[in-house]
Formats: sequence, C-alpha cells, structure tokens
Amino acid sequence: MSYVSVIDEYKRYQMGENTIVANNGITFDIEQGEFAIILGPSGAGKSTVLNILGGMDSPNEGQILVDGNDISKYSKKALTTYRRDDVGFVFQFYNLVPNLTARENVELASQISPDALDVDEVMESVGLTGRKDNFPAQLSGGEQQRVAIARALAKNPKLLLCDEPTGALDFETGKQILRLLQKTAQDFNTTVIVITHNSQIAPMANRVIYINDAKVREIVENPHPRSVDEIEW
Ligand SMILES: Nc1ncnc2c1ncn2[C@@H]1O[C@H](COP(=O)(O)OP(=O)(O)OP(=O)(O)O)[C@@H](O)[C@H]1O
Repeated sequence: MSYVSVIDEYKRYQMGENTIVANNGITFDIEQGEFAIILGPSGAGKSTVLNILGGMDSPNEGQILVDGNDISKYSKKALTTYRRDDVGFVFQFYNLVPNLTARENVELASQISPDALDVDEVMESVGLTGRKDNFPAQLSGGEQQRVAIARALAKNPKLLLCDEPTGALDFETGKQILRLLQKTAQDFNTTVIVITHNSQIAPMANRVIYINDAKVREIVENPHPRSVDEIEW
C-alpha cells in the first residue's frame, strides 16, 4: 500500500445557486520519502487537494489514506491532532510570527509536537545556524522561507505540504528552497508534496501529478530525478 492514497476524491463548493467542483474524482498515490509535485494552472484544484491532505478541509466523497489511516473519516478532534502532529505546512508567504526570533518560531512548533526534532539541528540542516536570533523582518525572503521550512520540519511530520513555496522568491533563492525541499525528502525520508504552476521544475520530482480543470490528467514517475542545478527556467 502506498504511503499516501487519494481515491476518487470530490470537493464541491456551493456558491448560492452554483456548485463549483474544485476536485472531480481525484486519484493518485505517493510513496514514503518521495518528493512529489502537483502541477497545474491557476484554479485547477491543487490547493484544494493539498488542504484536504493536510486535514484543513474535508472532501465530499472519496478516501484520503495517509500511512494506512483514512483521514476523511476523522472527527474534528482527530483532524486537529493529525494537523498538529503529522503535517508540516509551508506557504508562499512564510506566515512567521513577527515578534518571535527565528529560533522561537521553530520552537513554537516543536513544543506542541510529541515527536519533535532538536530545534538547533533542524535549523542547521536548513542553513540558518547564524540567523537564529534574528526576527523575521531582519531576514531575507529566502531566509524567512527557511525558517518556515525548519518550523514545519521540527515537528518531524509525516507529510510536508508546500503551497507555491517559491512563489514570492527570486529565481536563485527559489532554486535554493527547492534544493532544500528535495534534500529534505532524501535525508529525512519525509514525504514532501509541492504545489506549483512552474512545469520547468517537474524533472526534480520523483513523481509529478498533473491536475487541470479539477481532474488528474497525467501522473509521471521519474526514476532519476534531476538536481535543481541541472534545470533552467
Ligand atoms: N472556499 C472556497 N469556496 C468556493 N470556491 C472555492 C473555495 N476554494 C476554492 N474554490 C474554487 O475551487 C477551484 C479550485 O481552487 P484551488 O484553489 O484548489 O485551485 P489552485 O489550482 O490551487 O489555483 P491557484 O494556483 O490559483 O492557487 C477554483 O475555481 C476556486 O475558485
């Protein structure tokens, strides 16, 4: 059985008289420790899938199996525990607490998790050892995103879910963040899922899931992912 299995998942939003079908029978698998990319244009339904995988939203139909458990059957309380203990989130705009230092931002996550990793080791692994005492406003966008990744990793999550993590960064800084996410999957055996609309980065992934107009259009497995340095965009 795959580590993540989304099986015939539907998500509909009711907007007055209209029903918006954001996910229309989505099915895919992801193995443990994979660096997977969900690729598709704006409005395709990518964030909806990621939010459902992260327990922030529930599907109308379908199974969402994570490490053998169907989270779509979870109660609200069980979903809260799942989100807190098992899922790390990284967003486009970092979402750091501005009046806490980089280290304190990471600590915040590690304190609530039963399986937390050592804060200083995680910060070292994302290349932030020298910036631990800085506040977010004193850090560059790339450094702030590293803090956000460290915060997500400190929980030792089953899934690291990243929604357009390089969307607010310049080209070179974006590359460094993708390199870090790919390395995270390899070194920690964390299952990393990244949403993007940048098809150029597809060769980096172990698996690419193409979503368009609320459906999976293609799934490509890549036995030899490239390093980000071999990719131009
Ligand atoms: N809470 C909501 N209420 C109503 N409609 C929604 C809601 N969330 C998403 N949608 C709609 O569902 C569809 C898919 O949205 P989603 O955010 O998943 O797409 P996306 O592929 O992530 O797009 P983007 O790359 O622009 O973020 C869109 O038509 C969107 O307007």
